[in-house]
Amino acid sequence: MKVKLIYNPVSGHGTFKNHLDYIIDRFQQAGMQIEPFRTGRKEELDKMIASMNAEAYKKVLIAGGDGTINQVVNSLLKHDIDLPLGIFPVGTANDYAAYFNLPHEIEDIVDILLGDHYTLSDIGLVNEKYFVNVASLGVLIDISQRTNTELKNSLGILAYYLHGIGELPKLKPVQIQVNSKNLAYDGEILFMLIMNGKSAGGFNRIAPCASVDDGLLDVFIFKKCPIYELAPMLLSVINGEHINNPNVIHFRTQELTVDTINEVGTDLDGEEGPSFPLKVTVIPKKLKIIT
Ligand SMILES: Nc1ncnc2c1ncn2[C@@H]1O[C@H](COP(=O)(O)OP(=O)(O)OP(=O)(O)O)[C@@H](O)[C@H]1O
Repeated sequence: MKVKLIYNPVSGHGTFKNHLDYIIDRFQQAGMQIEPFRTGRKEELDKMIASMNAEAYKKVLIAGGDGTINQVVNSLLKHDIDLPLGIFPVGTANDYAAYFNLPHEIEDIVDILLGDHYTLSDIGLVNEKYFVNVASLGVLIDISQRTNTELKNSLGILAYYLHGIGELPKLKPVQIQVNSKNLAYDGEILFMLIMNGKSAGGFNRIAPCASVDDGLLDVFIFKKCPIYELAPMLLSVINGEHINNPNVIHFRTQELTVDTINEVGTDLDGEEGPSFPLKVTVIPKKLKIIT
């Protein structure tokens, strides 16, 4: 039986490739043939997945960060391929994988990925595109997409966000309209997070109450606030206390719409997201994650 291994050679520190021989050997000894695919252009990944005969594969392994998982999952679902997914969390933040508490050592991860224990995971859908961990929009997003990947990888996630936060006072809030069965909001915001998992951008206390298999999305709206309230608000995010912050709205829902007339970037798992208006839904227990 074959196992597809899709790896991003530049995720995180780009060292995953040093483990390829070890991984191939471990799977071979267990009677499974690893078929590696090195990511490059998005179109090449999609072409390879489109050509896969799903029945010939036992599982798909993804080595990368959230962005790589996002691209692979979008292509698999587009081509109706429903195989168990294993994750080597070798990106910078690995927010989605963090949810599953995977071990850090490659040997221990392989032990898990050789097995057949699964956790079913919901997945979010924004217009035509899926996200596994978080959909976000607003001023911070534009910064994170502009921030140099090398800087991010060399300085680590904290420096990466501090770099962005340094620009915060210069940023303009955006007017948005949010509608769902649970809440209607029309006002100025700094940013908004729609969470499936618990952590985003390396902050692991963004949505401590979120669960990937509850059939719900946890939405956080960070409202426009005076400059002097910004630092306390960001600090409350780092400490996981923002749910009580008067500038933060939190609610749970199965679907919502978001619209704005402003130029606002959207982001799905660290990849560029669709344009407005946004229709966001959750598809319960769509992914089978090897845990
Ligand atoms: N061969 C390659 N060369 C350069 N970029 C690549 C290559 N393969 C994939 N990419 C890009 O890497 C990005 C995804 O990186 P990914 O998010 O997995 O890692 P990361 O940024 O280190 O981790 P995280 O998202 O957890 O912070 C995608 O935008 C993808 O287009």
